[in-house]
Amino acid sequence: MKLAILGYGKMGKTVEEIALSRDHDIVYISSGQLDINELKNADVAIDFSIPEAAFNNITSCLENGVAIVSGTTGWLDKYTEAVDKCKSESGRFLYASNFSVGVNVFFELNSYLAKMMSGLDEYGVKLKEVHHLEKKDAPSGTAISLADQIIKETSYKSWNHPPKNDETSIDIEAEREAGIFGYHDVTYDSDIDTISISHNAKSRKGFAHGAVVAAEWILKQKEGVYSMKDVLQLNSPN
Ligand SMILES: NC(=O)C1=CN([C@@H]2O[C@H](COP(=O)(O)OP(=O)(O)OC[C@H]3O[C@@H](n4cnc5c(N)ncnc54)[C@H](OP(=O)(O)O)[C@@H]3O)[C@@H](O)[C@H]2O)C=CC1
Ligand SMILES: O=C(O)C1=N[C@H](C(=O)O)C[C@H](O)C1
Repeated sequence: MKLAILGYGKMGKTVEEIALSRDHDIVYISSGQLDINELKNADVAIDFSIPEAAFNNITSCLENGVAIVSGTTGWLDKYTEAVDKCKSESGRFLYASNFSVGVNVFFELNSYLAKMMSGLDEYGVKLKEVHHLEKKDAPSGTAISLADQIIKETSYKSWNHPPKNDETSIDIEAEREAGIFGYHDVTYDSDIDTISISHNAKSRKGFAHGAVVAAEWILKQKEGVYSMKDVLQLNSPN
């Protein structure tokens, strides 16, 4: 495939490595203002940029017939607008807060566990994420996805960051520590016991590999808005 890489930082460079190892042509790399004529050479773009640039990168791709796979976090207040744009342009768009297979399995587990815990009022739930010191947004996109899944399955109505210790919402704690690629845990706690599930990334390769697989996959699809759940088709209990 002819690939554009939007955002050439830690993730953009890892995507480049994986895409080349799978024999793709990288036709455009941008780390700032887009050159639309260059962008148009691509079939699909993968965006790992910054929250302030993600929405414009997505809409520019959709307006120019380039399928877009976005992994940038921290811009989701405009997600619905991006979906509408995809529909009006008859484009192809996929966003994932986390592209790794492991975290997508973890998402399924989280949803299943939340369903089981719903109604067990003696337990309270909280989330924790830990990332490297350069991460710009907090809480992580993955932690927000985990909280949204729990909200869908239980009586919790919202999440808080920083934590507020308010019984009706889910506290999300975010720590920044050198060398951590991405750690997430979900903990249910009662006076009697504690139940925890966690995921720890050992490198950025899983994220980049998942994004390249998603880009290969979306090129085979018709117009639409997709997620990693569509790509991976896991054998889920949910
Ligand atoms: N969904 C997932 O699986 C994952 C998502 N992420 C997310 O991806 C994003 C990038 O992460 P990471 O690579 O670690 O961050 P980096 O800071 O290493 O890279 C971001 C890059 O974007 C560039 N940039 C700045 N402005 C623009 C613009 N207008 N258009 C395109 N690029 C621009 C920056 O350039 P400069 O340095 O010159 O400013 C930089 O090279 C974050 O939001 C992060 O949370 C990260 C890992 C996995
Ligand atoms: O910035 C990162 O590094 C990561 N960001 C994503 C997020 O915000 O969830 C995914 C992963 O945890 C790494």
